[in-house]
Amino acid sequence: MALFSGCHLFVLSNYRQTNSFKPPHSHLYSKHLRSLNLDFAFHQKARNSNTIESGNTKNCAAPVANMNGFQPRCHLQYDLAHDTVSKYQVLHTNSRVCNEPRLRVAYQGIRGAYSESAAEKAYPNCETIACQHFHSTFQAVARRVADRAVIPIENSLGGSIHGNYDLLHRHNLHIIGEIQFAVSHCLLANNGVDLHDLKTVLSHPQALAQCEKSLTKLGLEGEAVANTAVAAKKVAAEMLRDTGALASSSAALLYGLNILASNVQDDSNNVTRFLVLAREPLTPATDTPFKTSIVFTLEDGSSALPDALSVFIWNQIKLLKVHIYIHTHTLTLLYI
Ligand SMILES: O=C(O)C(=O)C[C@]1(C(=O)O)C=C[C@@H](O)C=C1
Repeated sequence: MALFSGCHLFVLSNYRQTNSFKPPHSHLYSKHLRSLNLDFAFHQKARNSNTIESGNTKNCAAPVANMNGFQPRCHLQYDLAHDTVSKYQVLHTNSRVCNEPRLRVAYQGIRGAYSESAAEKAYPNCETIACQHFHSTFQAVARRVADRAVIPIENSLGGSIHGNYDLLHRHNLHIIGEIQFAVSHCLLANNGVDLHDLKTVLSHPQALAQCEKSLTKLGLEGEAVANTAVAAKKVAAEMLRDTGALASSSAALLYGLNILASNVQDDSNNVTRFLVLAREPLTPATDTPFKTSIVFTLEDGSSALPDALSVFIWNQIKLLKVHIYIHTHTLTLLYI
């Protein structure tokens, strides 16, 4: 463990492993740097479960590697990233009349966004809470307006969603689960508009990236807006005739648009991995596979990175993803 003594370690958290994302990526993140007793519980048995939370908080795992006694020079650097945005904006809730209090799940966007569908996949009976920005979803949970936030973290075509890595670092929430969501984009337009009428297509930057080749083939210019559902709503509300939207079929239905083409993403296997965030952490159980995420900085020196990574290798801890995030020109964060 001595090899870690040259780094600043921030974060530890656990959630149950799902096994359907290809290539397998994993991170798990919590702002709570607890005691630095890092009990890694990696069970190799893959399970075909999409369940995102484990209720089992007893029975803590026998650690594969126990880092007790490991004393890195630890700085709670997330203080430097103190959240300055004081007001979150809740745009919409889908609350229905119901006696039971339902779990409130914050997502970025408006109704018809993929993030809303991901939230509903995670918690089928939840009350979804639409937030304008990703940071607003974190704040909604922190301020108890919502119980959970569901945020996209990476896509099989578009890669990592860097801004959300940064938000994980800035906010004091725990990752308690993940879900894989198959994203199938449609090209939407108003009634009476054909493909050859279109010049521009509005969508979320990730969605535009996922359909880049298809849009080039169709000779269409992409234009970024905050969300795929925002794109559909704008095309409909402004009755645009030379502009379409890349969004889901449910957005087409919600905003009264026609589907000119389906499955327009560049690869039919287009999967976005969403993280589920909560105020409280989840304790790993012994009988299920769990992922753990750590974020840390390294001291200068060419061997710092291989030295840190070798700790995992020596302890036979499977690394599913290493994400290097340049926070500022003097601070690089490693998410494992
Ligand atoms: O725009 C949406 O509908 C979203 O939910 C956002 C988002 C993203 O940020 O990646 C989610 C899933 C898809 O990968 C495309 C866009």
